[in-house]
Amino acid sequence: MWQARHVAAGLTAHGVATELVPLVSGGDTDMRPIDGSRQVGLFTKRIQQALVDNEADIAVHSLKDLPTQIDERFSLAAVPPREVVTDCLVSPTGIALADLSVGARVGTGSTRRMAQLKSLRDDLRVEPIRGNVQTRLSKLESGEFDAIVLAEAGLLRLEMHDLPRTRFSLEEMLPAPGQGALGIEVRSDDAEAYAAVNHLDDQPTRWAVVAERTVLAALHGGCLAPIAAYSVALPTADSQTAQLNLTAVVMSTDGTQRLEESAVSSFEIASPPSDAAAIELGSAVAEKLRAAGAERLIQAAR
Ligand SMILES: NCc1[nH]cc(CCC(=O)O)c1CC(=O)O
Repeated sequence: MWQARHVAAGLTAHGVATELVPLVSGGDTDMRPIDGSRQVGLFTKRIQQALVDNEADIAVHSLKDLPTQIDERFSLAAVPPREVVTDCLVSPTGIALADLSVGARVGTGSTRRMAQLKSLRDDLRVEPIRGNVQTRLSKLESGEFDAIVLAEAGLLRLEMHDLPRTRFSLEEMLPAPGQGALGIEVRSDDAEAYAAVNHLDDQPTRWAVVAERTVLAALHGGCLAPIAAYSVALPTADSQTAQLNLTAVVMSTDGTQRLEESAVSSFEIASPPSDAAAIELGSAVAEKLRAAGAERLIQAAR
């Protein structure tokens, strides 16, 4: 709801009238253990269905939750400027990971987070946790867990500024592809809706998330693989060229094996801007990871 209101406010500021269509997704309600066959698009399908049914014209997603497989019925019309990308450790006192007691229980359903937690502290008991942010926080409060890992972006959006927590560095915990970014979709045949939201697009954010998502797609990672990726577009002195940095990590779920590859791309900014260089960069890093044995780790995580 916060995300939809945020986008609506951006549209209102540009003279586009909006009406909110509140929806409940499977991600809000499904508390069963994570299962990749059932749960691809768990947070996003219901919202896309509203586009198909003409219940809504604009779909607002967390980009991290949006499957990388292209659905021709929808177009990604805008990726607004990105929020903080990092994960954080939330606990009653907000202590850092190193200060958790030996054998502490840490909640996360993400193999990416589990693997990185285990590689930092192999004594921890990392256990699954499901549901939206509020549900997860209630499980922390009830004492089921000593700490949980959440994206800082989600907490900032929910205005939980006072919630005790410590942010991980990018070295400790590389985020998921697309984390901290929103993705705004419209029906592919709806040029009017596309034009109404396209001005919310932030080109540097789009390049970064396209590069990250290309790694995930190229490795056929899906939402359950222990794959992390972070890309950022750095400003260059002239405005004709851009520089895009990308780092991606594939791990074994127990955290004992870790593959990391990076690459940089400097490219001329086409007019209109193109995603080609970001896709090329993502493909190159995925290829390096594949050559290093990433597919074996991804298979083993299934
Ligand atoms: N899978 C749920 C989800 N999807 C997006 C976010 C956080 C916000 C974001 O990454 O943009 C979260 C919660 C979390 O990971 O803590």
